[in-house]
Amino acid sequence: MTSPMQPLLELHNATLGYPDKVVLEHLNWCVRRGERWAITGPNGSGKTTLMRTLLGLIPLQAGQLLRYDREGHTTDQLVASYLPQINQIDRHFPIHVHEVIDSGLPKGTMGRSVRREQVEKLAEAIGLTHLLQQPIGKLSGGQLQRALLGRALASNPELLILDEPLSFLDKSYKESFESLLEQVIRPETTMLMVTHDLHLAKSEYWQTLTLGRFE
Ligand SMILES: Nc1ncnc2c1ncn2[C@@H]1O[C@H](COP(=O)(O)OP(=O)(O)OP(=O)(O)O)[C@@H](O)[C@H]1O
Repeated sequence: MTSPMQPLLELHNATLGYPDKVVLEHLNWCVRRGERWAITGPNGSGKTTLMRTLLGLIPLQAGQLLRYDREGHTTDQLVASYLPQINQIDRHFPIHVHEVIDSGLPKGTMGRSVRREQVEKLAEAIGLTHLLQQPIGKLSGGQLQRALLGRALASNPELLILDEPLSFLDKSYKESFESLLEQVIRPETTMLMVTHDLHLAKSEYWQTLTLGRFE
């Protein structure tokens, strides 16, 4: 049985970085299932390096990274999804909202009609049913981000990493962002959000990990 207090990730006395550069040292951190963490810190403090390390994209330089499955056993595999910054997306790419969401579904495990049903369910949850046939070039920033959130949620991830989700979005969208997450993210899904928005990071919804020092 999954308890929300079970650990998902643990770093013990970890050194993170690259062969030619140490970025973070002596890092101890435990992330439990269902927690919501905001990762803040000035430019170059290691936020992206930390996320890439947790995703297994770059190796630890020293120390230990433990990942746990739902039974509490250590594992190499986590079902993780990544919500990119919207400015990283090529808006001219000829793809429609339904294809964006579909691209997050596990490959080759479902028939076409089941996939379509899943896409429609996700689109409804994120409020994009009316835009399913729209090319992404015609979406507003907030709508594009919702489509990307739909894709990120399609694999039913245990861990969702949000990369500066509020950059490039206007104030009214920022205000509705947490309530959108509240509606569509299952309570047991763990979220890590990289942000420069200290106001957001300090809201009650998030626990905060601050890297480096703000001047
Ligand atoms: N591939 C790499 N090889 C060597 N050093 C790198 C590499 N990628 C990043 N760095 C360095 O590691 C440090 C941390 O970078 P990182 O991108 O993790 O910071 P960040 O907190 O995400 O920054 P920002 O807020 O600007 O996005 C920086 O000094 C950066 O120059």
